[in-house]
Amino acid sequence: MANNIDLTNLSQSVRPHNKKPRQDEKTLMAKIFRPTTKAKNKKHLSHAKQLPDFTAHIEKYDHELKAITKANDGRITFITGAMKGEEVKVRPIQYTKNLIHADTIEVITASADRVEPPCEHFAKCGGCQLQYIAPATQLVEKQHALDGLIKKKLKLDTLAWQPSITGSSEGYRRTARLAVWHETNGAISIGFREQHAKRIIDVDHCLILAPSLTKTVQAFRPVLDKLNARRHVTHLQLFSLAPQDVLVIRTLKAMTDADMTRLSDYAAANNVRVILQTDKTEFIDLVCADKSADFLLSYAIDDMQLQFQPKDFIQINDEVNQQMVAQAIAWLQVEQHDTILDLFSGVGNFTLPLAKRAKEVFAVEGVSDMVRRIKTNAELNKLTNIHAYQADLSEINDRKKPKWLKPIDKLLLDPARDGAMDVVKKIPLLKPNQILYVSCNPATMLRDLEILQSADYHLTKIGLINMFPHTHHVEAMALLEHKKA
Ligand SMILES: C[S@@+](CC[C@H](N)C(=O)[O-])C[C@H]1O[C@@H](n2cnc3c(N)ncnc32)[C@H](O)[C@@H]1O
Repeated sequence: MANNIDLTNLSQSVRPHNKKPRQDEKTLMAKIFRPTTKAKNKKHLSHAKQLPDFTAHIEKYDHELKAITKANDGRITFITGAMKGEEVKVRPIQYTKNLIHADTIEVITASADRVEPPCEHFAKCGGCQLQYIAPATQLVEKQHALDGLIKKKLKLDTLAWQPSITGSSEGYRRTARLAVWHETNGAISIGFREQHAKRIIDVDHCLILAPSLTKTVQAFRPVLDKLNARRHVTHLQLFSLAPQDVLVIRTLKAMTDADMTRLSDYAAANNVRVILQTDKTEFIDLVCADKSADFLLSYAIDDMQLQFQPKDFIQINDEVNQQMVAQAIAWLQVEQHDTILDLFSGVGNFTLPLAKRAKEVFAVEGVSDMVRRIKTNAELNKLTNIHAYQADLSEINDRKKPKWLKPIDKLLLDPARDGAMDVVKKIPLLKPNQILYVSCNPATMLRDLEILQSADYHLTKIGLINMFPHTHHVEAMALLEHKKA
């Protein structure tokens, strides 16, 4: 998610304590998790202190529901906090020669659709910035904006929009990483980054966090206060899982024996599994003293259990993920004779459900630990038709052809924000009849769909996946079929 509840960090390059990364893999992981284009662009944006505030009338949104208007000098301006039809006073925050990013500082004429933000931290927290728009309207407007973009880019008159996948708009995060901020007076704030600032604001109750995780953190606050190593705790990573919540404590210094006792007491009293992360590569599980243990956690999908480690990528919104996987299988109409390629497969979120119904599934993932996890997950769930490979999908070398780069029946791809340009250029080698593209960034999806369209694939279904209500984040699923299929 491109805000302060920083999901990308869940996939940091952290390994079990007993494994050193190979040099080539280190390079790959750095590449996979390099800063997004958004972060890079920031370099070119000047701080706009010298630009005066101005009044704007909002006519439309971009696909992330940032309001769009033109400044007096003609520059396109993207505004947070404003709604279509409103008259607002805005303050430029950053600008380039052609565009301005601004915040709403006053709503002069409010839209009839504006609602009271449900979270008490809304005004300060950089987390969910669309709370002033009702959840159903957020979804309608995101679809409307994306519809316009796709039609323009692919030169299409109509799109086959399917019902959006959606779930609860509150308490939907089963995992989050909270920062721990130490004030000079010794006070501790646990929460998320403030808007446009480095400071962490204390969030006692987070609207979008699974309710059990809020309780887990609330019960941990007095314990943290008493730890000898309290000043060295920098982050808390939370997972709401069966049979119990998991709290990963990132600490820069080892805990004393007294601290370990306090943590064990907290874990027992609150039914929380506590894992200490003492440096980037070392975890200590309070439940299991065996240092060589694999720190495995698990979640259920399609009546199977999928194991993962705290550092691995998993989908944040369980309710939406269940529906997303089911829809992928339905749209691809998976049959027993199908050979399917699942690219950017993570720990096997789509791979295993596909393998349950298909002849063979080839899964490709960049992080070798996660590839290992797919193999174990296949074994645990008694699936013998999965072949998992490690590869950097941003640089496919088809001269030294990888085993998985061969004709298949169906292709599923679920890339990170950078999209899958190199993969879609290799489509002539894969020749799938159907392609299911799951996207977390409409900009790169559009670029990739255009390449696929020129390779004779046409868009037959499109739908939004409401993975992160109240945020600017947009996810979508697109089905493409080959014209000859
Ligand atoms: C959006 S996640 C999807 C994971 C999985 N499909 C799921 O549903 O949980 C994208 C995955 O792509 C992997 N990835 C990112 N960049 C990659 C690259 N250049 N090559 C291979 N895998 C990459 C990440 O490690 C991550 O597991």
